[in-house]
Amino acid sequence: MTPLLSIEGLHTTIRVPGSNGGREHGEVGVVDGVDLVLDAGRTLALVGESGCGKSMLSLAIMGLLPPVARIASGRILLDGLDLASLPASALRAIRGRRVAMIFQDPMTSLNPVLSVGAQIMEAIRVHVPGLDRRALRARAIATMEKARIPNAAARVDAYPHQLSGGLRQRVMIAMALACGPELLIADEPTTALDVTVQAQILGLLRDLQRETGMALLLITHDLGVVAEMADEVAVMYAGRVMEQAPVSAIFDDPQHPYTLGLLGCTPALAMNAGRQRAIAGGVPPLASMPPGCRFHPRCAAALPDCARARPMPRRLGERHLAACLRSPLEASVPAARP
Ligand SMILES: Nc1ncnc2c1ncn2[C@@H]1O[C@H](COP(=O)(O)OP(=O)(O)OP(=O)(O)O)[C@@H](O)[C@H]1O
Repeated sequence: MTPLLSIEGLHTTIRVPGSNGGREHGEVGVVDGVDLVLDAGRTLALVGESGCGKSMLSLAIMGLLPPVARIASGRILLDGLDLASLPASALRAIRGRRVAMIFQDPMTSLNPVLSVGAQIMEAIRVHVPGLDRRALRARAIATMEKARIPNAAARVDAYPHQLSGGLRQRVMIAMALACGPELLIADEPTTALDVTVQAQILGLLRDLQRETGMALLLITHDLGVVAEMADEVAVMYAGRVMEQAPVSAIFDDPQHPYTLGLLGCTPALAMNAGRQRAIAGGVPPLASMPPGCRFHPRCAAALPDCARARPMPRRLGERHLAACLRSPLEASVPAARP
């Protein structure tokens, strides 16, 4: 079966000012040779520390990279169609209709001076031309009901600031789902919400996924959310995928010291496993990535060879890959430098 989304050897770069006062520009890599697959109807969680390139990867899929960034090489295949090579006009037609995205903070994505109904109607109008105002409004209300917004017929005329954070995120979800996308990218969709609302939004996403059959690419730093939502997990570090596996393997049989380190930083998970410790140090700056495995300076299991060549992904199970010279890991392997 062809995966719905297949990312092959994706490299993205950003332009940075040169050393001579910024007149000459250079480029540094952000996403550095990423391969990922996501099947229709499934959920792939993308995890990793801040600055690992998770958002850059998702913006590349959407064709929404900031002006300083570009796709340097690689393919982003949606059902075989390479989004990375499409002109902007063709991408605009796919965005919203086949692939949609929701962000952490709906307030920055919603227009504060337009009613939420007007914004949902606009999302529908772009992709379904020919509907009159009445039909658009009815469809907007139906979409809000689908996103379980209580009293949608009245709330369609509300402005974003009149709604709670949870309802605003439901409006974003309604807009994203207005045209029935096959793939929804959710970038930290619940980070800004309090815990009970978080659970409701995650429950809503799961229900909608069951109803519509859409695939979900879920970006999060919260391994609790991963455990609840994901079928598969890709662990990113410094622009590269360190490990990709079914969710059960990530939690029960992690095969990359960085994954072990992340699990160790999550108190509930670490206590179960008898290990709790932060990973010392931070993600290296883009312009000075270490050679070899980018995690090796922080890795307590590193071998001399880890600083020499980039470790290629090794297959450890049918769907389990880890890019580490030490994998399969012996039980005694420490995760990160204390
Ligand atoms: N518009 C931009 N201009 C310059 N650098 C950027 C821009 N956007 C992202 N970057 C850089 O690209 C790298 C990857 O950032 P990205 O936002 O993709 O990481 P992330 O893993 O999504 O982190 P977070 O969890 O904090 O969102 C970071 O070093 C970041 O500083």
